[in-house]
Amino acid sequence: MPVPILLVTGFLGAGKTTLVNRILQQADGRRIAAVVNDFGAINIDAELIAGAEDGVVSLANGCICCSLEGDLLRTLANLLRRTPRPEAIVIETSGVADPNDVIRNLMDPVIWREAPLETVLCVVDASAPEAQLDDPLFLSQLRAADLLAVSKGDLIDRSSLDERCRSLSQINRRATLVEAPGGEVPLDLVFPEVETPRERTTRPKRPSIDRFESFNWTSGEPISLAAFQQAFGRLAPRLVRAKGFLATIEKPGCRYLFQFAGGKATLAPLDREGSAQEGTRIVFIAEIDRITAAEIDEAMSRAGIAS
Ligand SMILES: Nc1nc2c(ncn2[C@@H]2O[C@H](COP(=O)(O)OP(=O)(O)OP(=O)(O)O)[C@@H](O)[C@H]2O)c(=O)[nH]1
Repeated sequence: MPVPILLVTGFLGAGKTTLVNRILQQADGRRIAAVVNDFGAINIDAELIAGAEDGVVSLANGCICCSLEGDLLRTLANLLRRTPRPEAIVIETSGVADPNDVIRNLMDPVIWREAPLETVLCVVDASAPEAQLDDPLFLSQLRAADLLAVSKGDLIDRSSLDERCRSLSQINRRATLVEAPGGEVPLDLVFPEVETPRERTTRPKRPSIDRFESFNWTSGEPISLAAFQQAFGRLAPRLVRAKGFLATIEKPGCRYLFQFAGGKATLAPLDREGSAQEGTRIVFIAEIDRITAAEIDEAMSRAGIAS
C-alpha cells in the first residue's frame, strides 16, 4: 500500500508544529510518522511533537529544500523499510523552506510510487503584517498549497480575518482555505484518501539565497528569568523568530518553553519529567546581517546571564 505524504509548509512561526501536533493528537491510533525540519542546530520542534505513533525523525541545522534534501530522501526510504510501514507520513518543513524544491524531490519516481505526496498544507498566520503578502518566500509557500490553514485568527478582529482570508484566496484560488485556530483542521481535508494523488508541476530550481541565519545559545546552569526578559527585549527588534527551552533560577525543577513569533513572546511551563537538568537551549533566527552571535552573547552577559 502506498504511504501518503502530507507536506506542511508555512512561514517562520506561523504555527506548523502546533498544527502537526493537533493532527497527531487526532490520529486515533493511525500509525503516522513525522519528519520535522528545524532550521537551527537545536532540534526544538522534534521535542515539541508528541504522539506520533510511528515516531518523530528530526532533521536539524539546515533546510530540507536545499542543504538537507538528501537527508530527507534517505529518511523517507528508511521509514518505508519499517515493518509495519507507517500508514502516513507528515513532513514539517522549516519556516525558511521553499516547498517547491521539496515537492520536486518528492516527485522522484521511486518515492512517488511508494509514498505519493497527497496534500501540501500551508499554515498562514492571519495576524502577520500585510507586507507579508508581498514576501517572495511566503508567496511561494502559499502558491504551492492545496490547503491553506489560517492560524492566529484569535489575535485579530473578525473583519480583518475575513479580509485576510479573501486576500489569501485571491493569491491561491486553487487551494481550499480553512480557519485553523490553535492548529485545528478537519482530518478528512488533511488526509483526503484520494485514489490517485494529483500530478504536480513545480518551477525549476532556483539558486538558493541565504536570507536567514540562526544562532544557538545554551547554558548548563539555570538562568534568571527576569534577566532573560531584559536581554531578550534588547534583541527582539532584530529577530524574526526565537524559540527554546529555559531552566530558570526562579522556578528550579520547572522547564519553560519560550516562543517568539510574529513579534510576540510567550513562556509556558513544560510538563516533561527530568527536563530541568537539560538547561537552557534557545535558537534565535534573524535576517542575515541583522545581528551577530557576539551581540546575542553581549546582551545576555549584560543582563548577567552566562552561557
Ligand atoms: N494565538 C495563537 N497562537 C498560535 C496559534 N497557532 C500557533 N500559535 C503560537 O505561535 C507560536 C509559533 O507556533 P509554532 O507551531 O511553533 O510555529 P512553527 O510554524 O512551527 O514555527 P517554526 O517551525 O519555527 O517556523 C507558538 O507560540 C504557538 O503557540 C493560534 O492559532 N493562535
